[in-house]
Amino acid sequence: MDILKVLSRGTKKSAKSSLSGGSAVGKLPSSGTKTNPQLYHDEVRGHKRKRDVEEPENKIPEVLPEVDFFAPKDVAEPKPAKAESKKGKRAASPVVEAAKLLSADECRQLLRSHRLKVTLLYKREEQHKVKKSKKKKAVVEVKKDKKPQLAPQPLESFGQLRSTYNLSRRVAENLSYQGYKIPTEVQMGSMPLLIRPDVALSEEQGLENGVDLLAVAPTGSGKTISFLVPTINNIMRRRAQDKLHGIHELEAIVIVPTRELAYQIVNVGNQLVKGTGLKVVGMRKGMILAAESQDIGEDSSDEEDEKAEESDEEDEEEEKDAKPKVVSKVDILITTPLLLLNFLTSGSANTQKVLPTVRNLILDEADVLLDPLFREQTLGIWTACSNPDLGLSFWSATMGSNIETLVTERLASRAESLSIPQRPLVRLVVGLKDTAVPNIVHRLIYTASEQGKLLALRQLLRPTSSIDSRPPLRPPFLVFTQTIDRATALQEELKYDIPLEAGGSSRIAALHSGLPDAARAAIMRKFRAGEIWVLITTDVLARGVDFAGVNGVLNYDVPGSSAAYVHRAGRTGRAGREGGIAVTFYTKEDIPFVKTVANVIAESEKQAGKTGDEAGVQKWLLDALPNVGKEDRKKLKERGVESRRSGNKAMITSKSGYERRKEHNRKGAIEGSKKRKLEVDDEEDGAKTKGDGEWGGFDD
Ligand SMILES: Nc1ncnc2c1ncn2[C@@H]1O[C@H](COP(=O)(O)OP(=O)(O)OP(=O)(O)O)[C@@H](O)[C@H]1O
Repeated sequence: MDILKVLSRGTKKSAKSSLSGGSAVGKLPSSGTKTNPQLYHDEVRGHKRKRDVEEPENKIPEVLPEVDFFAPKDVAEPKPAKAESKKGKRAASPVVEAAKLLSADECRQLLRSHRLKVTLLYKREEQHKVKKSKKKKAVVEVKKDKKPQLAPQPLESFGQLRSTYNLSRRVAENLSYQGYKIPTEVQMGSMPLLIRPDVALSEEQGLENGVDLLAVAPTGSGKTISFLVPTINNIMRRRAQDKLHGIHELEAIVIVPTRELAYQIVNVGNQLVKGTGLKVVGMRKGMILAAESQDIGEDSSDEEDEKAEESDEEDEEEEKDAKPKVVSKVDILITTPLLLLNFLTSGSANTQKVLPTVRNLILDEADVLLDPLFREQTLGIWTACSNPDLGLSFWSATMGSNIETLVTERLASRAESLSIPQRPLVRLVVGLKDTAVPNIVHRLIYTASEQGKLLALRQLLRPTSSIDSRPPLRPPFLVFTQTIDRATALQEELKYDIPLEAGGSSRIAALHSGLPDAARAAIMRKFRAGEIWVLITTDVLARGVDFAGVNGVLNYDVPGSSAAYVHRAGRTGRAGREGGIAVTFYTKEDIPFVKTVANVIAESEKQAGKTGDEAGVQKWLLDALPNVGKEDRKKLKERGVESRRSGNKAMITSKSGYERRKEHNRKGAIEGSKKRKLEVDDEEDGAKTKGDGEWGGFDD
């Protein structure tokens, strides 16, 4: 069965065909089936939930439906209630439940059952208490070696956000329109803490004015709304208290590592601020924010950023006639570190503008933002946020202890340099830190050589052997390569693998940072729309990007670290969707490094309760693979597998050396004849252009 041809039957190109048995649909993320966003809920206290047993099998339809790869949630957008829709009003307010707080024991039990661990990493000593009694000091002092566990009120339902935490009605309605039924674990643990710390932590002294938060939660577990909803609500509450209606002031910044993620968050933010009067804006090149010492000019249009990704092509055009745009109407800014830092440091040398109105700084994918790659830029922005009431939060699915230490130290030194009391720091961990989501299948495939990878990929696309009972990789899927060159080469190699009747080469694309912004945005749009089926990319799409219906991820080249594996694999199985698959190829050269990946897989499978044949990494393999030394780990993280960076091994091609040489000679002959013709023309014109633009030929 050719899955690519079968899929084409579901598209508009040929919608009539049917597939007997419909086995191509099955239980896949793209079939838009029921999601189960809570990953770790014990149904009965103390008993591990079996995700597979619980959910009734999806009925396999007889006829393959129209392809809707990115079919979102299982719930349609609620329609306005009849009475109100007539008046043109929005309806569907979430059900408000009576305020009810759980006892400390109940909180602990619920948190445990959802694998939520909340730890107090820092709390300021309360001097007056220390003076009065030495015993009291013991209560508030946080010893270095033993961090106390906290038991904040968990959010059991979204309705509680109104009743217990006084969330703005408008924001609650906007959230309700997203169709989410139950909060995910990270939402349970973080939203009460960030919206009303005085309520969520009423049992704790000294935390009622808010905490800084380090949140480590699985990929696709809804961290975006976990930080956006409290941020929006806190801005609205502050403005209501100060009777500042109808104003705009930059109060929150979300830093993310890539522009794709920035636009995605702008779009989610725009859904959540509808009707609140707040503006969520994505930072762009040449944009000037109303910062201190900066005049506020004419504001940008109200419609700007409504659909951030869609407006890219026009922006490119606008950027060309680069008249800097002063943006005064922005309340929440989403940016990559460099874009904002460029603005902050533009102007006279050695000066940096400050952002005194910012009260909320959010680092999404914090571990990568604080990694040496982005560290300086991120810390530059952090320093520019000079408001003494600044609240910080750090979010990721992976967070090394070095990042935690860095955060702790920076928070302490900031407080000291501004002579302000340091805010308490709390860490929230969902499940086991630094592991992949438990609801996806992992496969580690040995391909021996680079050539073997191409064969294995084709075999995955079109399994020929009936003995291979493993599920094929079904479009849409993402393919990760180590370098940009390899991504483009793989696209070239695969573009004729998709049958013409299924859309041919238009179904496959490569996205990487070497492409212009508009091209990147266009590819993203097409992939989301289901027009592109195979998207080959580098680590630029490994983090944060949410494609609800991606069925699989292929690590064509081994990822550079365990964290990179967790994030790449996490592009499938979003919001608890079952059926996603993460495949990793490895060659002889990768053997010294691959145990890093194997360990993550083994740990994730242990969490999911998969053993024996069910497991993607067998115990014998784990034992056989060599441990990865510290030096090798570092090298791999910084440069990837060295031999894949240049020379023959960096190429991806199914052609033999003989064929490549032949092609090289043929192209050389064509170019040579073109050159000779040019030279003749130039001589005739009296202007010889020897040397310039000479073709250098292919490396063989
Ligand atoms: N409570 C919920 N119920 C169902 N779906 C949800 C819920 N909250 C968020 N989602 C959906 O889950 C998906 C993943 O959310 P999001 O992108 O915020 O994940 P994330 O935790 O930031 O992932 P990553 O670590 O990869 O960045 C989104 O499509 C979002 O709409």
